[in-house]
Amino acid sequence: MLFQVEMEVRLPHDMAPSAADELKRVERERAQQLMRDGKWRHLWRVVGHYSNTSIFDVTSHDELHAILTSLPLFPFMTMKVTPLCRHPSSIREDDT
Ligand SMILES: O=C(O)CC1=CCC(=O)O1
Repeated sequence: MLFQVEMEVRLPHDMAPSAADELKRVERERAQQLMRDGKWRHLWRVVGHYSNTSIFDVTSHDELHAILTSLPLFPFMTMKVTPLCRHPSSIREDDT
C-alpha cells in the first residue's frame, strides 16, 4: 500500500542546537534504514519549507502508523497522510 506523507517540522525555538542536531542525526539514520528496507520509497524536500513530502510502501495502516509515530522527530512534526493507488494512465512499472 502506497501513501504520500507530508511532514512539517517545527522544533521549539528554545531547543539547544546540540539537541536539535542529535535529533536530526537519529532521524536521518532511521529514515535511511527505512529506505534500505524499502518502506520509505521517496523523500523530497519542499522548496522553501522545513518540510518534506515522502512516499511510503507498507502492508497496512497499522504499519504506517507504527513507523511514523516511531520517528525521532515525530513529536515535532505535523503530518498529512494521503492513500495512493495506481493511476490508469501511468506507464511506470513501479507505480504499484
Ligand atoms: O527534515 C525533514 O524533513 C525531516 C526528516 C525526515 C527524514 C529526515 O532525515 O529528516
